[in-house]
Amino acid sequence: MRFEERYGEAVTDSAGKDDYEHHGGFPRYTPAEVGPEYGRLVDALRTLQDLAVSTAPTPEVIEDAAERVEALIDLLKPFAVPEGEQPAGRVLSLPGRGSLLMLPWTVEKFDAEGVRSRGMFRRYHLGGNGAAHGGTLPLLFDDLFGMIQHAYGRPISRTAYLHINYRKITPLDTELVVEGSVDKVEGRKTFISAVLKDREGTVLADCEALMVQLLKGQP
Ligand SMILES: CCCCCCCC(=O)SCCNC(=O)CCNC(=O)[C@H](O)C(C)(C)COP(=O)(O)OP(=O)(O)OC[C@H]1O[C@@H](n2cnc3c(N)ncnc32)[C@H](O)[C@@H]1OP(=O)(O)O
Repeated sequence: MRFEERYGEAVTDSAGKDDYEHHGGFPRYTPAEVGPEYGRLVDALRTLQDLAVSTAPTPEVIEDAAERVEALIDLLKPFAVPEGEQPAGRVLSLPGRGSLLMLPWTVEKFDAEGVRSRGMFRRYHLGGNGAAHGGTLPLLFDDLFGMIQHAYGRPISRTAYLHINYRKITPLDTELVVEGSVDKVEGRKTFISAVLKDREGTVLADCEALMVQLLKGQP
């Protein structure tokens, strides 16, 4: 089936031609070129996050750790840059695009038909009793939806609502897959849905959202 037949008013004239000046200064995000040391740093920081929420060190070790982290802050602080210039979030080859905020998942399908990503929730994402925190799932879905609408060729939009059904406990340290696509487009509105499954195909959560195209001047 042809793309337009399946989705109706899908590929708009504005696709890929966003006027960023009209979006309240929305920065233009371009892929970042970094060496392998960047992925090494992000990976180490993720492990540090896991340890920060899962260890109970002695006061001496806490003091030592605090001093080392403060030294790291002093090292990095002079290199602060405005939004859009940092590599974090712009390294497509890295889990979570190299952003510590994003789940460390890897995109394995990215086109107008939909986006699929694979990865794990880690100790850092613990909610209770071995399950991922309920607030981490909207993060996974919302970021996926941003990619889905970008891959579909929709203009810059923001999430107006996001509805999640938590069907089963989402386990930590277990490979999972999330996949979604555009359901329909109505003027400025893009309706998107996605499903989170385990490797056996069991649905853990599903989500639907509305993204609304920004008007001139909307931030
Ligand atoms: C590369 C960049 C990727 C960026 C991806 C970002 C993903 C995000 O997570 S964004 C962060 C979270 N979202 C936000 O902060 C958004 C905050 N909200 C807003 O900015 C505004 O409410 C915004 C832009 C969504 C819509 O505002 P506005 O332009 O005034 O919309 P408005 O004219 O009221 O509504 C437009 C249409 O959407 C509908 N609509 C808007 N909000 C809702 C809602 N919550 N529920 C149902 N329908 C809605 C309206 O009914 C209307 O429909 P119709 O055209 O059929 O009458």
